[in-house]
Amino acid sequence: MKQLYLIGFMGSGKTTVGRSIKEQYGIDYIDLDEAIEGRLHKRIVDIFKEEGEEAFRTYETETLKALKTTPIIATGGGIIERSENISYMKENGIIIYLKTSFDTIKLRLTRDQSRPLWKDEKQNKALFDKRNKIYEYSADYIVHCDNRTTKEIIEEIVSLYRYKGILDSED
Ligand SMILES: Nc1ncnc2c1ncn2[C@@H]1O[C@H](COP(=O)(O)OP(=O)(O)OP(=O)(O)O)[C@@H](O)[C@H]1O
Ligand SMILES: O=C(O)C1=C[C@@H](O)[C@@H](O)[C@H](O)C1
Ligand SMILES: [Mg+2]
Repeated sequence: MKQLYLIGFMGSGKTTVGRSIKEQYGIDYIDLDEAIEGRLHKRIVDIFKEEGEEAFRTYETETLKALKTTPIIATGGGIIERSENISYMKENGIIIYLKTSFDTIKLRLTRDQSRPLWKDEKQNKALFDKRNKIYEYSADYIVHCDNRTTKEIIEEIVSLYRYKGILDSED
């Protein structure tokens, strides 16, 4: 069975979309950030604070590889920071990029304290521009998310899922 990986910048809606697909269609989903927090019994902000980003990235790769059976995985925004994660997701499933503009992300994450890499405007924009290219190169499909409701977005993903028979395929 192939898995479906949702990728995209912080605030693009990966968690929201994964959770809604599960609620609306009963397709199982797991959030990688939540899985890491559950495994370590520690919040992501605290992992960054106490152990640093590199340690977090190692936990992220290990946890990604441990999730072998869940059909839909909402990844963290930085999953593409390690090329081995991209290769792994490509081998094991289909990658969907939830493409959302910087302006939309900014509106959503104003005053957000839970994302250690969401910092000042200049750093946020530089990180967004760098990663946007990597998300695009890595994705099998791009779903445009600006000015669209979660319902519209999940309908597109689920019809793709059904049309392609993605998750039933053995190859
Ligand atoms: N289509 C949408 N329209 C409006 N708001 C949305 C939409 N999708 C997500 N949001 C809002 O944007 C915020 C960030 O969404 P979410 O936490 O799902 O992002 P994420 O991609 O999982 O981020 P991260 O990479 O940091 O985990 C939330 O407040 C959520 O309610
Ligand atoms: O964009 C990132 O690098 C991150 C996004 C979040 O999902 C978390 O995985 C963490 O805050 C790092
Ligand atoms: Mg998330």
